[in-house]
Amino acid sequence: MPKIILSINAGSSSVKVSVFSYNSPTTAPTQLAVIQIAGLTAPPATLSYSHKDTNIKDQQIPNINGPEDAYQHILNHLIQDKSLTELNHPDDVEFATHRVVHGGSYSTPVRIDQDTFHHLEALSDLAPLHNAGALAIVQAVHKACPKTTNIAFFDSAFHATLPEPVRTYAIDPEKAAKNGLRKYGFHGLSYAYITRTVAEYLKKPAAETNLIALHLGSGASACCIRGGESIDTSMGLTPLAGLPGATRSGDVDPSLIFHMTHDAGKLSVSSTKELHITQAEQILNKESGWKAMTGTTDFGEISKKAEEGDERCKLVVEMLVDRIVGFVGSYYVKLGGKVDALVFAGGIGEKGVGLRRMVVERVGCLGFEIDGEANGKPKDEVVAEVGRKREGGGKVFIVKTDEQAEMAGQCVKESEGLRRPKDS
Ligand SMILES: Nc1ncnc2c1ncn2[C@@H]1O[C@H](COP(=O)(O)OP(=O)(O)O)[C@@H](O)[C@H]1O
Ligand SMILES: CC(=O)OP(=O)(O)O
Ligand SMILES: [Mg+2]
Repeated sequence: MPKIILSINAGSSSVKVSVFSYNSPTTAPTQLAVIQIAGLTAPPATLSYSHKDTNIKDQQIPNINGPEDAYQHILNHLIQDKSLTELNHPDDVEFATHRVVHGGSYSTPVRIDQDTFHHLEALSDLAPLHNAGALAIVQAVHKACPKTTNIAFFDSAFHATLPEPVRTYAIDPEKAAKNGLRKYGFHGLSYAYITRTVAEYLKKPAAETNLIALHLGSGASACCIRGGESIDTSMGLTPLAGLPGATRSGDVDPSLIFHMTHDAGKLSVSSTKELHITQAEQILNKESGWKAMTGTTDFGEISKKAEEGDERCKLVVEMLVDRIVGFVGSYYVKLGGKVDALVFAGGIGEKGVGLRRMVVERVGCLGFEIDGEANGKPKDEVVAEVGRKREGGGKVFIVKTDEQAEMAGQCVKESEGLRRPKDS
């Protein structure tokens, strides 16, 4: 009997769930269905679903309040689809894999039991706005089916290879060590998927592949990959650092917040008994970024308005391009100019035709060149080439990154070790 994996990805603006079946640890899992609720930060939320001949795209669903609610809606939808015969009841799920953004010092996936759950809850103080949604979903899965094995996959794990000078902040080393204050980096499941698929496409071992990868979604980051390993990334202690995002400021002078509010350290209204969110965190994570500058978190809409001449939207697009180009330049130097490819991924990376063109034109001096035709209508493949090869220059790719597939693949490979002990 094939076993079912529910691969759950709670992002900052969406919950994406893929259903996989698998037979043995040595065969790749088969994707049966993909479902997502997007637009959690720009209501009404929208549902997309694909299974066999059913294809629902951006169907509006009112009254979805946060990630846990979105997950419940998704689970009901999957169970009610009678043509998805492999999944009729929550009990049918053998493994639920959960993307947990902050894994602290965890560098491998962990099976979630009471102990690890509490450890993950404690870590939520480092990333209060990110881990909470995923942990609420873990609890919902456990409640619906205590027999399912829940596994946490960490977005920070791919960056366990960051060299010490890169991950160290210039602060009191003892306080840094005591409180775990260092660069962790995120979007690691996506970067692992990108590294593997691009290396396969280039027919090179991952250990010989050098990339500058950009994961541009509601949260956006850049990653410098040398020999298949992360040697730098733009996010830091939390996903706030680096590039600006839908509601995040990205890098600002740390003292800026004290000029915005006199209550930076006070708890914000979004705090709960378990979750402590300061005004500073609330403002910089939730009340900044495109949303603060244009009133919408939808970068597609911002790009369209920018092209129509809206000055504020033009500024947002040019600002993002400016920050991305800064990271590409820095990472090009860190790779000694030996770059196989510049990779665009995430919702904006995949769909932002104009943004890709602007970025690649600005880094043309490093040997990258956009192919206007391929960029405007990229091939519908996991890795699509959108650059023109220049002598000595790197390629330009779009990768349809898939964090759920990355988790399911790793889950199957390690399934024996991750399964719950028989007596628990
Ligand atoms: N046509 C488009 N051009 C540029 N960006 C787009 C377009 N359509 C959607 N997007 C953006 O993609 C982002 C969502 O990306 P995604 O990676 O799915 O998000 P999440 O961070 O929730 O995983 C949203 O900010 C959305 O505005
Ligand atoms: C780490 C992070 O920012 O994730 P997302 O882009 O899904 O919000
Ligand atoms: Mg995402």
